[in-house]
Amino acid sequence: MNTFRIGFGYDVHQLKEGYEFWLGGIKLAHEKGAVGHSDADVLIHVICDALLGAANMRDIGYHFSDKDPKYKGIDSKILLREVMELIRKEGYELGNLDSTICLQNPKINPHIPGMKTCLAKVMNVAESQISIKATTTEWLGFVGREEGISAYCTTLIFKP
Ligand SMILES: Nc1ccn([C@@H]2O[C@H](COP(=O)(O)O)[C@@H](O)[C@H]2O)c(=O)n1
Ligand SMILES: C[C@@]1(CO)OP(=O)(O)OP(=O)(O)OC[C@H]1O
Repeated sequence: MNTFRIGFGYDVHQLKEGYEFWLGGIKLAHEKGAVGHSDADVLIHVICDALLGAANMRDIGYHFSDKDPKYKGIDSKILLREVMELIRKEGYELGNLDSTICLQNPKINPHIPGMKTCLAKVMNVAESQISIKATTTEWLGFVGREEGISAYCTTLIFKP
């Protein structure tokens, strides 16, 4: 019988002026950007966490410490590629992933096709395996005040 496993990821990054805004592997034009040790791509980080969680392989910070200067400003696509290698070494393939980005501004719907194309290439999967959704929080909380961005992701992985 095939082994199917599910995973879940959650992450938050501050939004501040003077920082680049990387999301889903692409750079968005916005007056604020995401703050982190890496490029702070919150969507990629939750995908990594959901994949690692599904494989019972800890989390992104365990593999790529935010205290390690090696990862300062790193492109999160490099981390995602490594996470795919880690789970594939254990014999897993991605079934599908479903994600939600919580962001008051800007609207990201127009950018979702570009994110899917980019992530599918990095992960070496089909775009149809990747779902990206977005919601505001109706001006409530840290997302609503535009102080931060959060994201959630679930994954299904399996051994073919
Ligand atoms: N940053 C965002 C947030 C939302 N969207 C899209 O708008 C729809 C309505 O948002 P609500 O928070 O009012 O539910 C949502 O379903 C998304 O399609 C977006 O593109 N970017
Ligand atoms: C990606 C890493 C490593 O550079 O740093 P951050 O960009 O701070 O991201 P976070 O999701 O807070 O923690 C994971 C870290 O391993």
